[in-house]
Amino acid sequence: MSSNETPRGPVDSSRIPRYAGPATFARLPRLDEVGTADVAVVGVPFDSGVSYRPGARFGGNAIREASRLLRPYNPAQDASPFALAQVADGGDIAVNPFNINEAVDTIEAAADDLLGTGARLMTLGGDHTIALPLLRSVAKKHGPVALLHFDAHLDTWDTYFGAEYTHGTPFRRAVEEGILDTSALSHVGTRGPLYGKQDLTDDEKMGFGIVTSADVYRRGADEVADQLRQRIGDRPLYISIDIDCLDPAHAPGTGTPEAGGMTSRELLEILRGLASCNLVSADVVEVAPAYDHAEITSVAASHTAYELTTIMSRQIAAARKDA
Ligand SMILES: N=C(N)NCCCC(=O)O
Ligand SMILES: [Zn+2]
Ligand SMILES: [Zn+2]
Repeated sequence: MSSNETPRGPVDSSRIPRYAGPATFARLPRLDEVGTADVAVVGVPFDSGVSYRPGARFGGNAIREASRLLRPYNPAQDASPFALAQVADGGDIAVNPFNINEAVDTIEAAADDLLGTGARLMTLGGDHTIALPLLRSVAKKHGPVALLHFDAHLDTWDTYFGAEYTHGTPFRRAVEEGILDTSALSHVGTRGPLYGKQDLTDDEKMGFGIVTSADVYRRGADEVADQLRQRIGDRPLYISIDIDCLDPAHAPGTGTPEAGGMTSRELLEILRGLASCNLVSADVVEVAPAYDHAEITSVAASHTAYELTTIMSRQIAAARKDA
């Protein structure tokens, strides 16, 4: 979208019932209807990298369905994200479910194409494997990026059954490949049993700082966001959100649930506290709707993607104003 065009927003839910018609994220136009977008919301229906319950391949469409109730004005950030910038639904990246290496390459190539148009990506997973090719693509454009990783798990393990590309290993691969800025790497929401203490020492050596789920509860969302913001500074930032960062009470529909997680309120508040960061792209992954109830998980994921999209739209609009 050029600066003098008005973005095309969501379908008007006061005229067309919000439950009518095919689902796009937040009832936004499809990317092919608007040509190019400032923020492209894309699904990656891939879950061949999981170590426990499968089903995240259906996550993107579940989030789209649950996003029908999102409204155009976001009071928490005092912004109308879909008026500030063109946000559009780019559909799904069609990936091979039988060949993980090929899938990883396909995701990277599709992300290259979208980022090449000038769009930022709001990706809906899929399992966490997909973060690696997305980070590769983002780093080609911005250089090594700061990473904020919300998850119960570290996802810096080495291999599973000898496999390098899995949902438990994307961030170790990313560090090895030099695509992350190791001075600004944080996990948030970490908890649960590990394979051994070495998991933590390995992770620390890679450069990660950890804000556990209990830290969030004890210190509160504002203080955590302040600390993260200081660490990130003005570096290009990628946010990866595994929905299992939330307690299973807030996100039952996921493949590797762990007790004692954050509330959806804490997650949304931390994100709002990061609104001034230079968010270049983001993902929300690991929504597995078969284990969900009453769309609890996909509603939480849709609101999470909405906050992230709002941050990106505000920054795009602010940059246009300055230019
Ligand atoms: N949910 C993600 N991304 N990773 C979980 C890996 C847990 C494990 O099987 O050890
Ligand atoms: Zn996880
Ligand atoms: Zn994960």
